[in-house]
Amino acid sequence: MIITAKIAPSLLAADFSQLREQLQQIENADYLHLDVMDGSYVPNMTFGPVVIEDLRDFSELPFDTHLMIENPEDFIEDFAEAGSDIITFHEEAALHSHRVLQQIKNEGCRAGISLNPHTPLANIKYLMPELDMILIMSVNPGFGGQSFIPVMREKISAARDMIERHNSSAELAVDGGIKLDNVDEIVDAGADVIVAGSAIFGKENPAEAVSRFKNRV
Ligand SMILES: O=C(CO)[C@@H](O)[C@H](O)COP(=O)(O)O
Ligand SMILES: [Fe+2]
Repeated sequence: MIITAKIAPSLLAADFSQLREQLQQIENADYLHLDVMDGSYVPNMTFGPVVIEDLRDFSELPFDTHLMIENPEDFIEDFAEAGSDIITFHEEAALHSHRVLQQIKNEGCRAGISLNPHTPLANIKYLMPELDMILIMSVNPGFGGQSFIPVMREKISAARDMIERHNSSAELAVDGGIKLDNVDEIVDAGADVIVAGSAIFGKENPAEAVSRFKNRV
């Protein structure tokens, strides 16, 4: 039996001159993953709340906003008001992660935290009761099209055990370097949500890529 996972195409790999059309091509996905980069926390820049707000009118999918920015606490309200459903920030970028999670929930959004490849899971142990999503980075954040770091399989399994141990309802999302040829092992290790950019928007037919990910064929 195939264990199913939610599919969250990352807009980073889309054609930015045709965002509206690109959104229509992934209506069969589960979330739209929006990578926000500030050129400081990560060595790349993308877009901010203004773009997300404009896209909101053209997609029914839940917006899964992945903040790769310094001082995330200063921007939670902006990204919530722009139409995010889930807001995830990096544990390494926040001074007071517990407070930021509460800020996100107070805005009526689901709260997620992301960990870079080297960051131990122990860093979020005492945040577990607050978490709706744990986003394991399986590449170093900042760019699409990188290769999955193999040792992250072990981290995904450990995160799944942690979720079960805490009786948590948090979704376990994995982000970076996921393709059709490695998605099975990532889902088998315990991922609930698969984020994929180049393997979806990099394809000629993104809708077909989403359904191939869903059926894992
Ligand atoms: O957050 C990030 C990168 O920092 C990701 O969401 C990437 O956009 C995933 O792209 P692929 O590795 O699937 O091409
Ligand atoms: Fe991401």
